[in-house]
Amino acid sequence: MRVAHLSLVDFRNYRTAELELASGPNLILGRNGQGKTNLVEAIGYFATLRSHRVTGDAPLIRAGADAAIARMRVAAAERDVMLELQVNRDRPNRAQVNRNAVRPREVTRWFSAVAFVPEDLGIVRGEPAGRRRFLDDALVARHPVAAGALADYDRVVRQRTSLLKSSRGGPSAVEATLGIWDEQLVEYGTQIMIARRELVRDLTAPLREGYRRLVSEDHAPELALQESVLTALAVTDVSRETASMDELASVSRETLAEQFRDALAAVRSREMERGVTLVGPHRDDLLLGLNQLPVKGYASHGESWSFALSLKIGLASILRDESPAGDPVIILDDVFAELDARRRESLMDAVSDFEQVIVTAAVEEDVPPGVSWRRVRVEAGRLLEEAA
Ligand SMILES: Nc1ncnc2c1ncn2[C@@H]1O[C@H](COP(=O)(O)OP(=O)(O)OP(=O)(O)O)[C@@H](O)[C@H]1O
Repeated sequence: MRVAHLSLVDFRNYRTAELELASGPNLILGRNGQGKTNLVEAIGYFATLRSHRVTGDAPLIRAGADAAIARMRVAAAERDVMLELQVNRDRPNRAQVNRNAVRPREVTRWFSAVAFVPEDLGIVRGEPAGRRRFLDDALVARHPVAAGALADYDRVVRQRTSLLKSSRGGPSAVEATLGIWDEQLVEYGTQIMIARRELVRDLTAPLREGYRRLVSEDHAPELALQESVLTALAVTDVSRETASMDELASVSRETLAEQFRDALAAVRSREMERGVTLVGPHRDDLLLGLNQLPVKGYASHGESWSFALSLKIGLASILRDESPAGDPVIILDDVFAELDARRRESLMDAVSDFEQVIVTAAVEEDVPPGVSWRRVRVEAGRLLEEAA
């Protein structure tokens, strides 16, 4: 698929903007702070309903305005679809697909993108929350209905945790209510764990292929899940050593739900003491390995970058193979500046056969040579087209 046209009203530093994009490579150029990232942030928002830079939507609305509007014409598998999102300061956001009002979440079913951003290094080097976010964005890109289970799970964790907090310090009548939350936690949590296990299983081969293309060497990148449910049952060591991702992904929903319930029972008294929900996908981590060592704390800066980029290349290739709507749109936001010349060329080479690639850069010297770009220049929230 590709973005054919993007219109913005009061989005970030754009009062209005009209941007035509072409199939193939598009280059958005401009000095620092002119609005390049803001443009691709708007495009990425249609895929995930969130910004990769901020939590919450308020910063997306131009200072002084009440609402930001982004409209996008997407050309996918022989037909166009018109998407619209309105981000409101004081009211719930609104959305349209082909001019019919829908729930905002619906929009993500019609658009798929994989964004490579400087913050991706944090997936590899940062806290577990960043890796969970990577996994969960990937789940939604793969199966848009997963957004429902993730939102429901989040809500249940918050409500269950506040119940635990209110009961802290002693046994009380909350036990019965807790049972109801436990069942919902298990229901949604199991769905998420299974979807993550399948994702990690399916991502490993394309990750390796992406890494090999980037660095021309086989450092055997590896993925595994560290799951709090298994840790609480103290079966981690056994399962880690013996269960492959294939085996974990083939565990039935009923078996996993049973393990989840057992784990909750095992940590019940600690949860009551501490007022925290201690097991479930919100406490899990994605473990990354390279050359048989953990990436975190061992891999070099360059290797960490290559790992992060390969995760995204791997995801893009899964989405391409699975989606009837065609390739995801590839966004490279200011990443070439972080890479040496060889890696820049290998990265461009790895994504160049996707239907549409959108690159932002402050200076043209940062982008690999020999690409026939469609060029757009950004100056202080205004777009100027440039001859090729
Ligand atoms: N809600 C907002 N209202 C008005 N201006 C905003 C808003 N959010 C961000 N800006 C402005 O947008 C500009 C940043 O744009 P953006 O992040 O797209 O820059 P960029 O061109 O990608 O720069 P760099 O090359 O430094 O990454 C800043 O000047 C910032 O003040």
